[in-house]
Amino acid sequence: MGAGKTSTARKLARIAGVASVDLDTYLERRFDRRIADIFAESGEDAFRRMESQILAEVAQGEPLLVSCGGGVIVREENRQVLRQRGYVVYLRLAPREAAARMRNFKARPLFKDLDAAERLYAQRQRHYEQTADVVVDTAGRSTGSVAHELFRHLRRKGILWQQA
Ligand SMILES: Nc1ncnc2c1ncn2[C@@H]1O[C@H](COP(=O)(O)OP(=O)(O)OP(=O)(O)O)[C@@H](O)[C@H]1O
Ligand SMILES: O=C(O)C1=C[C@@H](O)[C@@H](O)[C@H](O)C1
Ligand SMILES: [Mg+2]
Repeated sequence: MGAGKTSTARKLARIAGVASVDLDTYLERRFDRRIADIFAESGEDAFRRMESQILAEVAQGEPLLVSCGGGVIVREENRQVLRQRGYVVYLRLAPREAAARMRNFKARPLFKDLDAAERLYAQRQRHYEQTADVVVDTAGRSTGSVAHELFRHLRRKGILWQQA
């Protein structure tokens, strides 16, 4: 949460000239509900089911730059989809630094306070690392710097072919 997945993917999509989708935004539009409302009214399990459905849909379509929600990694079925269908980038940032960046806490119901975020991160960290094809540390870096590094990396790997 707050590592910059949404903002960096938006920038990378512009640099690379590729289509992109933000899973959280798509989920909200698709179900016509805000994530905070889904958590409040239906609970996390309901949200996770919707998230898995959306991820599976997106993964079946054309190649796409996808920024996921921070918790997509908690379900094994999602990790499988990501590993099998995706080239997975882990944007790494310690919760303390993520909290310092964050403005809209209401939109992230699981990021209630720093302690809660630290606990989540401790549970998730190994999944992030094991699912990722590449890890990029983002502390103290602009989204532009991270996006340009990724652009070069993905071209080197033959995943992006477009010219800037
Ligand atoms: N490299 C950065 N430097 C400074 N601020 C940043 C950086 N990346 C993102 N931010 C800011 O941090 C906040 C969270 O960023 P963003 O929404 O892109 O994170 P996210 O990883 O998509 O989070 P989530 O897991 O909740 O979807 C935003 O206010 C954004 O402007
Ligand atoms: O880390 C998480 O579990 C979440 C992150 C956000 O992107 C949203 O997907 C939602 O708030 C849950
Ligand atoms: Mg996001």
